[in-house]
Amino acid sequence: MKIVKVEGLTKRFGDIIALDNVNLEIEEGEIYGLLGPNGAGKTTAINIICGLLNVDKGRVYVFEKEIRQAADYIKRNIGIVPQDIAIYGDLSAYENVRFFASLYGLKGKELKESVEMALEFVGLIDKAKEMPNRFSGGMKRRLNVACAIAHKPKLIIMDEPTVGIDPQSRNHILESVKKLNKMGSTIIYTSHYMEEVEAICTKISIMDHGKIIAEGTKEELISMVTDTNTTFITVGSVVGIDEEKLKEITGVKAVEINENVVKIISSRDVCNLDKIIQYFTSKDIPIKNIKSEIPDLETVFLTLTGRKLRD
Ligand SMILES: Nc1ncnc2c1ncn2[C@@H]1O[C@H](COP(=O)(O)OP(=O)(O)OP(=O)(O)O)[C@@H](O)[C@H]1O
Repeated sequence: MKIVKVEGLTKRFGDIIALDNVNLEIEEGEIYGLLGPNGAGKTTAINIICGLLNVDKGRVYVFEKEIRQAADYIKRNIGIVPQDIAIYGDLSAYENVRFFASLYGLKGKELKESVEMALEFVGLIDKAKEMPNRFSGGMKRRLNVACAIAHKPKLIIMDEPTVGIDPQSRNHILESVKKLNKMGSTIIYTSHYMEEVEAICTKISIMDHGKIIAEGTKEELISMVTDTNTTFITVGSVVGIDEEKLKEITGVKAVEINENVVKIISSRDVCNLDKIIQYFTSKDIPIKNIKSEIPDLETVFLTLTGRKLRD
């Protein structure tokens, strides 16, 4: 079953085209990653899928139903973990989850059991009676997850759920995503952290400027750019290195400088290492180390757009 199908989706905010003719399909059982830099259109896409924003142009089907025709059914079967934490600081953790679960129609014994299960799941059952305004950022996030899953949704949408939290809570959330998926939920996970998306997602769309620029499994995406080699050149000082001049060397596709390491992406079929080394020696820049690496999703993004995923 296709849990989500999006066809020719376009969304504008005034002059800004937030989504530009987006097409995507999400199969049941996937952990589907939407990876892209800030402003790529990820939140807009999921807000439309959740029925929180109207479509300008195109068609969106969730659970094989057109979103405008089955809005209530769709909303009842989706759990949303929004980018901005949405919990009540002056209700206890238990009361927060109970409030959200009751909005989905849970009552009585089922409600109580579901709330406890959700708090247990995110590791906050011991804090059930405490007020979240005293929680750390990571605990608040985990409570936010509990609020989204107590009604056992078929589709869980998480919008950058690990931004600004401690590593322990981050790992907890990533493990929760995998467990929820094993328990039967399809997940949409947006992030600009490629490490997270690489680690948990079964399928990934890379978004940029409102468009999906590539889609596939991690391996498929990487194979799109395996015609490139990445070389890391560590130098004593990067002063005087001209990225544009390096890009003029035959085969060089992109150059990125990070502290004293120059990362150069080149076409695989071109032997240009001698010319690259020559560039550094001609500038009297001593090379301390040279290393090559297999491409990752950051490299895929850089190769496709010429820019970094994160600024
Ligand atoms: N309500 C709005 N009014 C005007 N512009 C908007 C609105 N919502 C989003 N945009 C714009 O649409 C574009 C896509 O934004 P969106 O929030 O979907 O991106 P994103 O990939 O989720 O980024 P982030 O990681 O920063 O949340 C951006 O240029 C943003 O400024």
